[in-house]
Amino acid sequence: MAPTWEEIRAAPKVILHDHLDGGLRPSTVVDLASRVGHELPASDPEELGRWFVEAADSGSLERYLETFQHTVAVMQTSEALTRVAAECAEDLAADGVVYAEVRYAPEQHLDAGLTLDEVVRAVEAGFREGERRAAEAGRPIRVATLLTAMRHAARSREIAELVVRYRDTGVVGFDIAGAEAGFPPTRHLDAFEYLRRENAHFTIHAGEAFGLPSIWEALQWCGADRLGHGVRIVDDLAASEDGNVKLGRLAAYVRDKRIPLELCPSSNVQTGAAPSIEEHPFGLLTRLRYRVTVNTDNRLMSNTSMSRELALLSETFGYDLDDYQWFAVNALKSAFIPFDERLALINDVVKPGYAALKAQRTLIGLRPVAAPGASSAR
Ligand SMILES: O=c1[nH]cnc2c1ncn2[C@@H]1O[C@H](CO)[C@@H](O)[C@H]1O
Ligand SMILES: [Zn+2]
Repeated sequence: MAPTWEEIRAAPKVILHDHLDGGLRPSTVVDLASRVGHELPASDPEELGRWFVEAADSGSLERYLETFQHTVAVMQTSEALTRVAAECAEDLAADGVVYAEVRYAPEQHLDAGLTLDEVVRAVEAGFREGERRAAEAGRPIRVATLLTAMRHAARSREIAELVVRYRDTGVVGFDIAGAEAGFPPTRHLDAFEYLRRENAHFTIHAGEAFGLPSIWEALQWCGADRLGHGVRIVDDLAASEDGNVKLGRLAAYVRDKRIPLELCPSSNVQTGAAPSIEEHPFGLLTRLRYRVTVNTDNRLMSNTSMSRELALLSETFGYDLDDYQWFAVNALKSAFIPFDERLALINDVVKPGYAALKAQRTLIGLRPVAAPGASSAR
């Protein structure tokens, strides 16, 4: 049964991969740009929103990433960072996201003289404010932070230390992002080794614009807990003669170890990592029971939301509420907050939320509910 848009919006959703500087409201970009005198490609918010999507729709990660110059440029003061973070939490909560890990690269917000610590504090203040407003609006959310280091730069060790410094005040993990080809994860081995010694968590953007070697390095050299995208693990899958899918060694490792894949369907189509939603490996990876999660990556550049990504996946692969619940539970199992807090979100928020939605269906008698036990194997 295809969920209605209202059901999708109401469903408790969990997101692990969302960039703060890729999720601004177009109106906020316009407003902040006028204050700092930054010239934008369009001054009308609607037109600017369209510009971001069209410019990002480039078929290349490098060109997609160029659009971030216009968001990063307006995120250079504490006030701007706090505002953007608060609005991010509010927007995710309004869309029914109950837990989010949001990432950004502190080193990109130093142009007007802020220190790395000031950047982190400004963003954390914004997330707390956004959480407060969301709770007040009756849509509680918890937002945790991942600090990203840019893979072409050389500040990853410093950013890793920042993660450890703020691990008790909102920051839960580390990531590297930016152009993948030519910038392998092992370039930042020092940062990853440091984090492992500190018992800290990290994910790595890998297997998006570059294939298996990037995923292999991220896991086997660097020790990543999760893969940002990781979608090109399908390069290690082959159809065998009996019609089944044969897993290569790396693909088997990823599935056996339950390595979480932070899949971002719309973003992948824009950067050329997948030809279309229909041909996106999401369907195959889900069928093969990888630890798949649904994510937005950059809501502004893809004009998307968690609800829209789920709606697209339902249209394409026929997913229903049980599948959404599985994606949400997968994401919480893979989250970087402590185990007891993950469990509490699963048992007290996600499961009751889906149970209520399904009960509503029976109540209004519109549609049958899947037979009991149909999804219990998950
Ligand atoms: O999908 C992606 N792949 C690689 N890098 C990305 C992606 N989305 C955003 N960023 C990069 O991460 C920085 C910090 O948030 C952004 O400024 C952008 O350059
Ligand atoms: Zn990303």
